[in-house]
Amino acid sequence: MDRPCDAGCRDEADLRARSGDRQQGAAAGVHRREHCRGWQPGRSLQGVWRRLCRRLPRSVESDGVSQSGTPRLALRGLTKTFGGVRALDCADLTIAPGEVHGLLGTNGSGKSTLIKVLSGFHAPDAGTLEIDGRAVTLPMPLGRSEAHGLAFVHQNLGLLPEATVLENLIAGDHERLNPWWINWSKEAGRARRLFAEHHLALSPQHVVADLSPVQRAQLAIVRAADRVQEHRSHGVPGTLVLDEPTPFLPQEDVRELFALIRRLTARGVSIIFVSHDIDEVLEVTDRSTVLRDGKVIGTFETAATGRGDLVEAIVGRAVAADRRVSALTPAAPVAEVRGLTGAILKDVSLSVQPGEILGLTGLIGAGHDEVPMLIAGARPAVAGDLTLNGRTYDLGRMSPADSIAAGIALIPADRQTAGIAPELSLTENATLPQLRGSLALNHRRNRDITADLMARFRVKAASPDQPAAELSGGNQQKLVLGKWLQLDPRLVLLDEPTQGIDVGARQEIYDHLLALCAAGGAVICATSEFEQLEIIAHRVLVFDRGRIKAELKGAGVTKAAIAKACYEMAEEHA
Ligand SMILES: Nc1ncnc2c1ncn2[C@@H]1O[C@H](COP(=O)(O)OP(=O)(O)OP(=O)(O)O)[C@@H](O)[C@H]1O
Repeated sequence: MDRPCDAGCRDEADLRARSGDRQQGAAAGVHRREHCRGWQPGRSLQGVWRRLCRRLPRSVESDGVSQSGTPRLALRGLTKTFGGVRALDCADLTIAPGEVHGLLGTNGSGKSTLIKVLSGFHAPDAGTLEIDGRAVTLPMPLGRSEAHGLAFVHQNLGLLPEATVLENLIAGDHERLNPWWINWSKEAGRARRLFAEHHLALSPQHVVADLSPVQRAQLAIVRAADRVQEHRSHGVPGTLVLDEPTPFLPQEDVRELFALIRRLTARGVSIIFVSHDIDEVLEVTDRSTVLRDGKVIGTFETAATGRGDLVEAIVGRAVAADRRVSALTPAAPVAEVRGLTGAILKDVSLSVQPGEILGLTGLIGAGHDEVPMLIAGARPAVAGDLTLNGRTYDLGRMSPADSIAAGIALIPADRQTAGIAPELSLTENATLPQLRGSLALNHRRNRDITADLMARFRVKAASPDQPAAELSGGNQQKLVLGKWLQLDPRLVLLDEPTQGIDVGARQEIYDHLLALCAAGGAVICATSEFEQLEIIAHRVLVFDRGRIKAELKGAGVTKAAIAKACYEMAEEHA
């Protein structure tokens, strides 16, 4: 796609396309070339038009498009550099009223940096922001974004688990509430009306820790949406930024979230949807902007874009999603687990042979994700034993150090708290597992190990001395994988290994796992991503309520078959 010209003519085409006027949108697209050569129709009128719009009452039609044609939000020429890394390079983003706009890109392409500029966390080096046609000075002071109709839901949702739904709903709502005197019954009534409006089965009195994952996501989204309602800021509905809100949610729950998103956009709220899940992006967005190395590659209208086009725009090349494994010749197991009991698991037995990738899956709460933690001793098992390479271990006594010594590597799902040491440098993180009691540090060796890891796993960072906290989320995940896989473990235990990893880098991670298997290692991978299992698992065990309920093998490992097995069990309980 063309890079936009300075006059922002791509915005014109985009907005027209968004407003349903495809012919005009296409005409604007064609006219773009003329425009970029210097002919800029209407540009001189822009200022007058904007001033006029400011005086007119803003209204939003049922499809969410402002009658004025002014974008809800327009970022232009956004540039941000960290040391030697240019995280954003003259990036433009235009969001129409009432649209769901995907923000996509490879790991480290600048998505979070852009969002952090919007929230006031980062000061950009250059760039302008307009909201509903009004210039907003950057950097935005921290805490001012709500007043400009911007609210954010980050991946961790930002909820207090021990507090009630109502306490979470009103926490930090300084604009509306007097913190010294809160009328709780009035607030509870308001909360009930809000939940009823959005068809949410939430009760103000429930404790957040007791909610299901989708209910927690719903609460975070509805809380953010409540803060950017039109009467709050400057008379129009605001913009919600959803930063990967769906990881690990089963398909049914994702659909519920999308229904909530659509109800919000029907009221004119705009949504910026950050995701690495192309299928979700195609399902829920109206348009998407793709970033690569901080630059905008293009803005795509979803209805006119195929999966392959989007993947190619993100990665820069086509990526096949075919099954990568073929049948194995049966062999004696390299690892055998018997009678594993602990957390929700009850008497689970399984085995994995050399060269095999065994997938574990189930709906949320099924227990499949407990298996890696319990085998590696990261959580205490009540009972069970493991035979690995002919040696038997009591899993009730297994410690993480024992499991590392036995040749086991655990890659946990929660990279922030269990995967990396955020304040330590890349080098310190990369070489931690190799310390193993040695007191002397060989700095040159450690630097070599880190350089090798960064090259093999394509970890994008300014330098090996950079704190891991400064890496993008996906690069942190690659660091964790590299840190453990470089030890050539015999058994790799993975829990949601590709969370936050872009669609291209996933293939590279699969390559590493397949190489490990080709060298005689084995992999146990717990994930709720059925597509991932279809691509890389030789066999899949489907869990339900802490027990193995189904097994799929070879050609039977398909996304559809796994989904069917999971949901049939859920229906049996309903
Ligand atoms: N505080 C920081 N200090 C130094 N470098 C940073 C900082 N924040 C981001 N970067 C760098 O800027 C680049 C863009 O990072 P950003 O987090 O915006 O990427 P992203 O597109 O959100 O990636 P991901 O999909 O992996 O989350 C990366 O190279 C990252 O290492």
